[in-house]
Amino acid sequence: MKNINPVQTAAWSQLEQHKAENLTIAELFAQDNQRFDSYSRQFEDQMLVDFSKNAINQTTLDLLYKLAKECQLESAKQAMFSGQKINRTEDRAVLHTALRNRANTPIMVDGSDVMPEVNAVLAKMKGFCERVISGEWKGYTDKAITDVINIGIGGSDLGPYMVTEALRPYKNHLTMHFVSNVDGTHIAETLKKCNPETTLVLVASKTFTTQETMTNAHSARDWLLASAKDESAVAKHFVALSTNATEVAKFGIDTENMFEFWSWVGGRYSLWSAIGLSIALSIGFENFEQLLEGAHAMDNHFLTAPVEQNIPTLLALIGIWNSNFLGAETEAILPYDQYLHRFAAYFQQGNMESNGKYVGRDGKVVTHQTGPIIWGEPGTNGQHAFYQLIHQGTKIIPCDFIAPAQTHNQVSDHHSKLLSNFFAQTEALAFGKSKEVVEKEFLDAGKTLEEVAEIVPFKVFEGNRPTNSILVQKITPYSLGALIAMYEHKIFVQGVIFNIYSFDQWGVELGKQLANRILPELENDETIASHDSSTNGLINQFKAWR
Ligand SMILES: O=P(O)(O)OC[C@H]1O[C@@H](O)[C@@H](O)[C@@H](O)[C@@H]1O
Repeated sequence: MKNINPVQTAAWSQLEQHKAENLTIAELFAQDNQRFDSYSRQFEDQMLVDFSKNAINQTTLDLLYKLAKECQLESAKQAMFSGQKINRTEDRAVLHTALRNRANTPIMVDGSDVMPEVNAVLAKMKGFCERVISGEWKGYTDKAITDVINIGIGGSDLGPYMVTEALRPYKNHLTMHFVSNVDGTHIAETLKKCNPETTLVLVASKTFTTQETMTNAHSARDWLLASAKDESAVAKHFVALSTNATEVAKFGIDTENMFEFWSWVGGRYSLWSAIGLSIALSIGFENFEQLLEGAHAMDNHFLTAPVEQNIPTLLALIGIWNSNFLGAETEAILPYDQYLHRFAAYFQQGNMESNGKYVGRDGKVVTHQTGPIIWGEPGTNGQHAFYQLIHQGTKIIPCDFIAPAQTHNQVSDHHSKLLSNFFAQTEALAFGKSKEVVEKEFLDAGKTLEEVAEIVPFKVFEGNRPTNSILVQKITPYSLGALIAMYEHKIFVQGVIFNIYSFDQWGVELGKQLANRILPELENDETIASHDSSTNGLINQFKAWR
């Protein structure tokens, strides 16, 4: 991937000038009654993506396409999909797309095709899922498995947890648990709900060295052995999902019970790999394959659709417009679907760990904005909590509204009520409510303008708040796969244009290093003086109080 500073492109300067036109969403709609048709795209019969409620016109889009071209997006896409080592700082290929390459075309890394090993692990996962789900796989007292605990953190937790929650309507009898936090409360509360005789533990860790995961895995192992009193029980109750066979063996898990993946799978892009075993166990392997199919279909769209039809690219470019030209610093992801309650948390890692970088591919500090702050909660809950600031705050917060047209739970008129809120919010954010409308409402209610003059400004909504609406026909394994892949590629496109390395995460290392230095200092009662006065003071008070 070339090193191209986006700020130095011709398109960037033209976008800077174009910004001075101060487009407003309401005026753009007033000028063009076909705006919805021009500024929305459909993905198969699965998803409608409406980006018309952004402050963009055809000139904005043309300049953004030009920016993508000047930043050589097409060759970057080819580089990723073909297995080039685009993760330069770790010298790795980036091939989560190979994990869902249902066409099975060869993909070469270091001279060999990765597809045979991808397919072999999928086959192993399939066989394992069938045995566990059917009850053929037995615990140490010869009982079938009832509960599965996935122990992992970050990319080894967020994806599997988000997807198993999102696809609950497809789940079987197995009860799923996810333990991530090293806070002993997390594992303790989970183990209270489980019986060691019928519990399967998946130790999910790419590196198999992550402190939180290893600590939780050891505690789960102690819990099992306290009942089983026989090391041979471990093989019946523990499997590993990892790239690191040596560490897996050291932990005491037979490598027969290891589901492998590879260094070219980034942690936050790993739910399609063996890390997805909890998903496959929860909804069955065929549904897991549908998830892969949906993602593969989105991969094909991303790879082949021209820029003006390319949904992930359009969303990425509009995001760059909002953040780098209109001053937005955050993006909210707001699913109007209770099953998607972890979706924003998932892409918080996906986006912020990928594009939260201030050093460009040239090794220099960038002068533009890189990844936004991602946050969000399910829709109507947010409306009664933080939407006030989105509507009337001093900050511009572009929002993605996501909703399924069909619900899995048709309970009286709940879904119409939910969706009426979904439609109303983007309308309110775009068009607001003018002073004249507020005054008219008061007049209609029999008040005089004099009486209400003081209160009117507080009831005005200036509008012009950008949103994307993503209407999914129904949340199925297939459509969810496509939706996740769409966001993954949006992040990729932005990383290419920001001229950063999206697939490393050096920013998480310093805290780990310092924690490792502090841990032995907590093992005794000595007064600590080796840090700054704040850190010393906090550690010493902790020691006094514990
Ligand atoms: O899967 P393992 O190796 O345990 O890593 C878990 C997580 O660790 C963090 O520090 C990050 O690096 C994440 O990208 C990663 O997903």
